[in-house]
Amino acid sequence: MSKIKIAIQKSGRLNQDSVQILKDCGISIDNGKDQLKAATRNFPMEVMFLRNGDIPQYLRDGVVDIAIIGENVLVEKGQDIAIAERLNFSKCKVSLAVPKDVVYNSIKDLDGKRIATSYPNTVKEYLKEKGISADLHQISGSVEIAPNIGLADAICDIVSSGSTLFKNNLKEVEVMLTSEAVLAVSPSISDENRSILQKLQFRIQAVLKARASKYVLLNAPNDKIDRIVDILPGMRSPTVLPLAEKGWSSIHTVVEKNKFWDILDELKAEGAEGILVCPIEKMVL
Ligand SMILES: Nc1ncnc2c1ncn2[C@@H]1O[C@H](COP(=O)(O)OP(=O)(O)OP(=O)(O)O)[C@@H](O)[C@H]1O
Ligand SMILES: O=P(O)(O)OC[C@H]1O[C@H](OP(=O)(O)OP(=O)(O)O)[C@H](O)[C@@H]1O
Ligand SMILES: [Mg+2]
Repeated sequence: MSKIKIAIQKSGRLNQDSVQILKDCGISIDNGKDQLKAATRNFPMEVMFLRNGDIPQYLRDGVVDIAIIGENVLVEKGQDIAIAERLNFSKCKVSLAVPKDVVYNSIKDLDGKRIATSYPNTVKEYLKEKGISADLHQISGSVEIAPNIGLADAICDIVSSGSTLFKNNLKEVEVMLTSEAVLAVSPSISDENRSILQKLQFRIQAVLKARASKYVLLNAPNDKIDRIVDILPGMRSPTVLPLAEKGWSSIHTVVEKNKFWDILDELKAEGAEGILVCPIEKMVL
């Protein structure tokens, strides 16, 4: 039987979350220390641990069928590679920044300037669209130091919390793209492995939906059920069950995780009591 080959980052920011999402999909990796290739249990899959930046080429060459990779890396060197799923972790921006004390009005201020970056294609493309020409210096890390050591007037790098920019006395002036981890697919994946991919995608979708939702249980007086059901943005219709105490019911439903706090006060104001919020492991609609 065929096995799908997946690349995940060997070490770095994507590694742990990539292993975790596979685990949540019921796929555990038989990984000895420093192994670069590993088998999995419970799923026809083989895992390769690679550098994130090398993954687009492995996908293009068909050495691996699929990969978990930062979308920003695909924009930089994998425009020909398709995205099957967005994975909702490792969210970041790729931005241009200049020293804090430099006056910046528009992208025109970068015309003829030196820009240091690990993402030369992304910057080139962005500047071309805006009709700006700049002198690019490609460096592979610690990009934010470049203006301080006189190597460049501006930088382009990943920004998440903004603390690296802050520590290096820089300010973000243009957001070129937003990125998250994605599941990318080789253009030469076989039909057999594409059907394994579909099974994996089905599991990933169930995991991502569950991560974004909470199961809410609460007690309410019967005369308040209609009001409370109106407040609850459920999957379909909430479950209403009678409590042993006369005149009271228990209401169960699924709520989007980030909406729960917004509706809590309304629920309490309508007389809801004993509110429980529980994690959901998998969700298939
Ligand atoms: N500060 C951050 N916050 C959120 N996501 C980030 C951050 N920095 C990087 N990422 C995302 O994680 C990916 C991997 O980043 P990381 O720094 O671990 O690897 P790398 O050094 O770029 O790659 P390689 O595996 O090739 O050495 C990036 O491509 C980006 O998508
Ligand atoms: O806005 P922030 O939250 O500060 O994150 C941004 C920083 O994170 C990444 O570096 P990383 O820590 O991955 O180090 P690296 O340069 O060794 O990859 C990126 O290259 C930025 O420098
Ligand atoms: Mg990094």
